[in-house]
Amino acid sequence: MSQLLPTELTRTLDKNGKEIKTVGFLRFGFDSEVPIDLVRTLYLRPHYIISASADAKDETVEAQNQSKSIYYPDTHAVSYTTLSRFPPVKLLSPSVRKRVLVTGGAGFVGSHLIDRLMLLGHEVTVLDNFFTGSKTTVNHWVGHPNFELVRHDVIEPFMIECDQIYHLACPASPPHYQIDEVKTLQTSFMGTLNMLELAKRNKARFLITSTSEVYGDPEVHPQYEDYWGHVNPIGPRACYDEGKRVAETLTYGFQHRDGVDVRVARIFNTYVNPADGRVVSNFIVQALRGEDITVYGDGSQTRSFQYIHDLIDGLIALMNSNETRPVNIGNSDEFTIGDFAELVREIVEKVQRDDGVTPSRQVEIVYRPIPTDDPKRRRPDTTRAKETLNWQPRWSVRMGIEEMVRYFKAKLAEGSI
Ligand SMILES: O=c1ccn([C@@H]2O[C@H](COP(=O)(O)OP(=O)(O)O[C@H]3OC[C@@H](O)[C@H](O)[C@H]3O)[C@@H](O)[C@H]2O)c(=O)[nH]1
Repeated sequence: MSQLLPTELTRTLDKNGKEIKTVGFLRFGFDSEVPIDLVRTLYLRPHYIISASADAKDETVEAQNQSKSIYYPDTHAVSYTTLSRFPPVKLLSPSVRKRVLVTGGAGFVGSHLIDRLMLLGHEVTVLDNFFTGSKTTVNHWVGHPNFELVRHDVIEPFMIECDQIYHLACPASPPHYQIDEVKTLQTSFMGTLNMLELAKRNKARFLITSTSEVYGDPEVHPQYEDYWGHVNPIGPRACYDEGKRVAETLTYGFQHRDGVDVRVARIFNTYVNPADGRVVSNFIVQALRGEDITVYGDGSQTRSFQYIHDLIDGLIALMNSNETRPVNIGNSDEFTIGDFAELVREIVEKVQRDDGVTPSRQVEIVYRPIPTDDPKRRRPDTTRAKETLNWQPRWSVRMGIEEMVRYFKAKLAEGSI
């Protein structure tokens, strides 16, 4: 288990070398700023809290807010303790407090959004069928009077009173969305239809998380929002790409026909904590285990990776802005996958050195066949987000990856990956 104390983990510099102390912003007439350390205590629990509180002489305030699940390596068992105290949330007046529905709220992006909405003092309902999401991502809020968790599949209608809907529900990792192409399409179409009907009925503002995959294997670089894309409609990625494209069409159909107040976020590659078969977690876990890093194809394809906090800032900014056109939310630092593999290997070696670990062998980079229709280049043009939301990513890829390497290291030690 890592010996790092929170203070050592929290010194994070932004792209301009300035220390990041908060996430969120003061914009659109409201304050969404939250201390980054408080957010971290919610999603970096295994190493950030348990090892920290075990090592520290005095319990930190953050540690007191946390459940203290204890892992017993000998019996491979976990004992769960419920929270003694919830993290403090803002006290908003009823006129400012929103009733927010988040579909897919127990997933990777969803759970980070929940943490932020809860800390900001809103009433939050999570809908999730737990196909790729997990209760463990939000269980630190269960029991809080502002929070509700509902097991529900969005392909069935759902009724609730609400002011804003963040519609995230859909598997997003290629190995997950390809498990059942028909179900992925049903989720995209029926799920979006049901949530738009709900938005219409409530006169709620509706935000859908679309994807850079609507641009397919793009022939235009970088991708700007007015580019129509280059998608194979019958390929192995089509269920997701076409599903999201039709979900966008449906969203604008409700705007035109029924006047629903809509927002469309096109999310580019994002990373933080799930081990979900996507490239960031695959490479980190492989390097930490001392296994070879598997690059698909020759590694010349490119991606641009953003850190989760930047994405959540972008989603909250978009929801509260007047921008109804699609908006790319992504980081424009573009890497070839080959270079990215080198970077991950280098950061893992650095972290191992910092922790005094001598790896048993040098990790090699090996090459595997490229998946069909794998996009060759991807980088967002974020001009629109900058101009209309005053939003730009703050986190550098290196900073985010280093934080993740430490997190995954603790998860591996704990036996939960
Ligand atoms: O182990 C691996 C995994 C992936 N890769 C490669 O790394 C690149 C990125 O792959 P990922 O599976 O992480 O993600 P993709 O870019 O293909 O699409 C994904 O990310 C963007 C999201 O908006 C989409 O939801 C999702 O489909 C691809 O070129 C892939 O072939 C490897 O080289 N090795």
